[in-house]
Amino acid sequence: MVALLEWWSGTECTLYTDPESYPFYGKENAIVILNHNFEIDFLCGWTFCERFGVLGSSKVLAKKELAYVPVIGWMWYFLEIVFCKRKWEEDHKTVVQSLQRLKDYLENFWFLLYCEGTRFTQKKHKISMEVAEKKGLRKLKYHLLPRTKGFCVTVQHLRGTVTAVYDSTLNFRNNQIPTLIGVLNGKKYHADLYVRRIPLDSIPENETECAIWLHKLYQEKDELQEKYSLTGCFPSPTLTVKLVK
Ligand SMILES: CC/C=C\C/C=C\C/C=C\C/C=C\C/C=C\C/C=C\CCC(=O)SCCNC(=O)CCNC(=O)[C@H](O)C(C)(C)COP(=O)(O)OP(=O)(O)OC[C@H]1O[C@@H](n2cnc3c(N)ncnc32)[C@H](O)[C@@H]1OP(=O)(O)O
Ligand SMILES: CCCCCCCCCCCCCCCC(=O)OC[C@@H](O)COP(=O)(O)O
Repeated sequence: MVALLEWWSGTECTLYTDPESYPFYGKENAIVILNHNFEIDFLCGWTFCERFGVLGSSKVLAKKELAYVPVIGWMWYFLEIVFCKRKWEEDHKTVVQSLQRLKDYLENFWFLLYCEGTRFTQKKHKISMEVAEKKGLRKLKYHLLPRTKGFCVTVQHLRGTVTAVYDSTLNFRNNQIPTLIGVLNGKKYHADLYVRRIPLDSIPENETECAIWLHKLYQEKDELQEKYSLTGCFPSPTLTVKLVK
């Protein structure tokens, strides 16, 4: 799949991050938080995993339905991907059990959380911002309101195992809207990924405070996205690494 993106479609991925954080990538366990706007964002995610040697140990909190996708779903099942029904009462036990298993994982892993819980659409955004208003939370322009339970329980159970959260924002240059069909047809895209490394120690242990922390993070993500949307690039100073084979 990674080869499909890179060699077949020639898609390029550029990483923007600060020079102090760069040496940690691939050398520690991390929770990755990513915006969820594009059909191929998981493919770009895998490309970064491959470059930092964690492709085989890339985990995700994925919706249950994906476990039934032929080949990929079965592969994910054996790779200990954590599946959820997106109903906390039903998910709590299985998510905690899966996180406990991750604690004993022998290689460095990245655990991806799409905290928005679903891919962004204007319709979902409208509903989500109505929820934000009811809850007295600041409205977001580019993101859905993050679902906090999965993040808080992950931080709680992986504390001591994971050392950082990678707050990641993916965009495509020139307002491209990449599709899987486009990739299969060999269309070339250019992905820009901004990553901010946040030490896990700096995230509150208390669940309510942790949830507030996540909402604040999404407000900051929204500000960053506003900058990218206006200028077409991420703010400096950053270390820019073009991922080439
Ligand atoms: C150096 C390089 C760095 C990085 C490289 C980048 C990436 C590489 C990393 C890894 C790659 C690895 C793999 C990629 C491969 C494949 C990925 C493919 C697909 C996965 C995609 C998915 O499946 S996304 C969907 C599933 N995942 C999730 O949902 C995760 C997020 N969700 C949660 O965590 C949830 O909390 C939950 C699912 C665990 C439980 O959800 P639930 O809704 O039951 O509980 P919550 O309390 O969280 O939410 C309920 C509260 O939310 C309020 N709310 C907000 N908005 C709404 C709304 N629109 N409608 C209703 N309710 C809403 C609600 O009010 C509730 O509030 P309360 O106050 O009542 O609690
Ligand atoms: C070499 C052969 C290549 C064949 C290419 C076909 C590839 C099929 C890959 C299917 C993998 C699907 C992973 C999609 C991940 C994803 O983006 O899921 C959607 C969820 O986030 C949100 O779902 P929802 O909230 O229900 O909209």
